[in-house]
Amino acid sequence: MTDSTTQVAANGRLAALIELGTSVWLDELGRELLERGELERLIAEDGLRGVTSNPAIFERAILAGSSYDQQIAELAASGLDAEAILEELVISDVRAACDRLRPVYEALGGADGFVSLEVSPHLARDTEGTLRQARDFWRRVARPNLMIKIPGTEEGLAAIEQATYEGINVNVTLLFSVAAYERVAEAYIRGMERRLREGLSLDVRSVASFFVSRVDTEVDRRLAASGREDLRGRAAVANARAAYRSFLRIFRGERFAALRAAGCPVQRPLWASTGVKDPAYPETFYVAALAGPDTVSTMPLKTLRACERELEVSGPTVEIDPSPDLTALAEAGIDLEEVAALLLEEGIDKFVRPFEQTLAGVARKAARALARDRAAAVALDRRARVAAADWLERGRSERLVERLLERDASAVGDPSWPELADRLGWVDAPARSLAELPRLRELAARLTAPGIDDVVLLGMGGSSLGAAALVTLGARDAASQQRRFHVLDSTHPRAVAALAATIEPQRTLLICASKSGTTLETISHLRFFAERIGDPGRIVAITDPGTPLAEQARRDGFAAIVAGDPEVGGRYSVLTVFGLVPALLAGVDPEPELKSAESVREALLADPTAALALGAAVGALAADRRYRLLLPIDEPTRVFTMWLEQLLAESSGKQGRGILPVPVVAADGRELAPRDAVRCLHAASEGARFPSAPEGTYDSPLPTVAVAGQGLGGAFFLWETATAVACRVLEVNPFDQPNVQEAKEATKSALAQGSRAPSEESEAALRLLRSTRPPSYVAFQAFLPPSPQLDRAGDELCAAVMRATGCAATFGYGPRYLHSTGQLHKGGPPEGVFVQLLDDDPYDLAIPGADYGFRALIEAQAAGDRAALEARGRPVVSLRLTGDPAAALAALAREITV
Ligand SMILES: O=P(O)(O)OC[C@H]1O[C@](O)(CO)[C@@H](O)[C@@H]1O
Ligand SMILES: O=C[C@H](O)[C@H](O)COP(=O)(O)O
Repeated sequence: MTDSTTQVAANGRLAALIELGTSVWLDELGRELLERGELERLIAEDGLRGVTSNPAIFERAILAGSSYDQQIAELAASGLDAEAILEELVISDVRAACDRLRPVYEALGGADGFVSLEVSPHLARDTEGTLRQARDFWRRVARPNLMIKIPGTEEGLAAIEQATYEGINVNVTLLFSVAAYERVAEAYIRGMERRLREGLSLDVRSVASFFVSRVDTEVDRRLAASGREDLRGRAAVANARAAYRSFLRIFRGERFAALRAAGCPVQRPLWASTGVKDPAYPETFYVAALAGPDTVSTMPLKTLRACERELEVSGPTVEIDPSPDLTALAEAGIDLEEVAALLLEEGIDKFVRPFEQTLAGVARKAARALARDRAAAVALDRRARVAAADWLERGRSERLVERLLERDASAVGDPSWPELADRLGWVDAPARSLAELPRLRELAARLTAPGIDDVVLLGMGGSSLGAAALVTLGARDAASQQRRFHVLDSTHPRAVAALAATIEPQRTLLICASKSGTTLETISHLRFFAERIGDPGRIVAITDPGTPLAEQARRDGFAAIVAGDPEVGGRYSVLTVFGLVPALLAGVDPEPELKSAESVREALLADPTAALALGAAVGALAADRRYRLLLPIDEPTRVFTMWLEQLLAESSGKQGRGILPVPVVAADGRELAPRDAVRCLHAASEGARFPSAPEGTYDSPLPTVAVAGQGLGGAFFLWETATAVACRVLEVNPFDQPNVQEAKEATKSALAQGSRAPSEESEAALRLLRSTRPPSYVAFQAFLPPSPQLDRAGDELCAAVMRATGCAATFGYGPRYLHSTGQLHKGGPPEGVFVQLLDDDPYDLAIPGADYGFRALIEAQAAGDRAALEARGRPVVSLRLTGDPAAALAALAREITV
């Protein structure tokens, strides 16, 4: 034993503190701290005798920087899920810290030198779960100077007693009230008494972590509100001193006499949360006020450094009588027990949040690391892995993915189902499209040769969403930077007019994309813009062979007719001419995306795990009623999410089952994650174009899937495959859309009768929304002109609803959603609550050759979908907005919040 560990401290200020009986611990841990040698320095210079950690501490350590990335990569490669990886990271650090403090521990005969590791904050109310994890951590860390942190909740008490009895050192955390502290001391004593009775060693150590600064934060806030600021900064210290009085009474008194006589150590009070939160207080405020025998003060590095510089203690401050302060506070109306109850609830939450954040971050890092050499990869957390386990095994033994990619329809359903065996063309689309690319490039060059400034794509659902994603996220070639790309999938007269006003008809190329060649919106748009453009030589049709559109194109002499593959359905068509031709015309060469898709296909044939795990997890969770899949969005990846939304919802949402994609703005996710959701994270590996969104921040313990890869095309292909797998799990046909027709029929009859959706007041919508509770979900259907402002207003409205109701909320434009989530609204889980957002704008545009205009069309579409939903007994309110729609949505969001 060297002097540095037995001596008090080289630093005189800390030496004085230690001399008074306060042991100095560090409330911080992490790889950098360990690797920098900082811990050794603190042991040597400051007399450090312990370390505490918590989920927030590990969040800061693991997510900042890259010091854990190598270990995450290795653990992910060995097949561990994100939660298991996180446990390993934390255990490695705790073990290393235990080893650094081991000499202190030995020198002090096991009385000090501990490192604390907290059980999962999700277990704070679960006695059995806490005990299981305490034993598991104790066994895996395998160091005598480990302490397991267990929350001092009602449920924690039995676990504390039992763990103590089993010889596990316990650090009781989250103590805010004197009464709770006393119960915890009792639990420790009972555990030790059982050991004494059974003749077991009494060399089991425990501390009771009493939180300090958080009490002042809450009480000072209340005092400010009641004008009693004269009492600021007194509550936390008085409360802790009162707990110390209880300590003295219990451990120096009769209650502990027998154990004391048998040589049992006391359970020391540990002052936690010693870092000041109010900058008006000196950094050393709490440490200085709570010095005294048999105590521990655990300090963040910042507080410890401040103590090195300026701590002044000359006597045992912890023994000062707190009664005058407590009386004054009580007279000022401060109920410390009530404050403590609130802080306990908040405290559990304050650890759940960083725990969830860390887990999500680890999942992303794991997926990214795996994708470095695997084209695409998926990482699951434990809950997602447990859900997926059966199908992972079954999928492997059945060769589900391999058979699917070999075009064996029986891999995903009954081959006799209509639209199954004849819709598998997408599985080898990347290779076929690569072969076709030179011809398509030539075509694009010819079509744009006349000098084209604007390329307009008319198409609904799968006939435009994939192309939009390719154009927005693919690599643009410099020469065509000047060519602007527009997608029209709205029938709102203002949206049609706005596009018409933007383009110069003589320098515009029109693409009309429709597999069926009959889609009402697309055909109406074509009629309108064909007339504007005037020259069929600047119109391209992309459609399957023999459709009415192909016929018209031939008849009218369009510049080109590009034939789609009838064996590929609309939402699976992005890597066919439906994605490629608009991309080429807009100046994006899709070759890298086709190659990355092909490499994902190859990789899946060699090892199907990524698609199998993703499909099995989201499918099995949805089958178990966890069907809301949170997809964090930001710009510009929102457009990829729109593509994915159609793929998932229209493929899976039928027969009362399905997956509801819930795009959420990452920064908002924190408060709004519905508890019955699954979170999905996307992460690009370095330098890749794989869609990547900032991580969502979520409160709730959500099963997590993280997806990473090399390129956008790979992301398309991976999700297409995984969606088919998920549909197999849900036992639905991934390739049909049986309920879309219902709204189409109802639209037709609304058009014939000239009917429109009713005009209901916002009160009706608010009533409906306020009465909505999980497991419902809310879908806003906005028959309004799309715009970035409205996108954001929609995001905020959904956030407000999720916050107010706890239900998932989505926002989609009509008629776009009719070709996407509309299938799931009608055919999926019967739990949707629908709010149609309409305006009362008299503005209209005629549709050439039709006896109705765009206004009548969009009104009929809203009325038609409303009728289809009502026929299924779903609640719908059709709300007419006046004035600026974004402002109206913001007002609605505010009203929901109050
Ligand atoms: O390409 P089409 O035939 O115009 O269809 C457009 C969209 O309409 C649907 O058929 C039904 O909503 C989608 O699946 C498809 O992507
Ligand atoms: O280890 C102890 C606690 O987790 C920690 O001190 C809490 O401190 P805080 O209130 O600063 O978050």
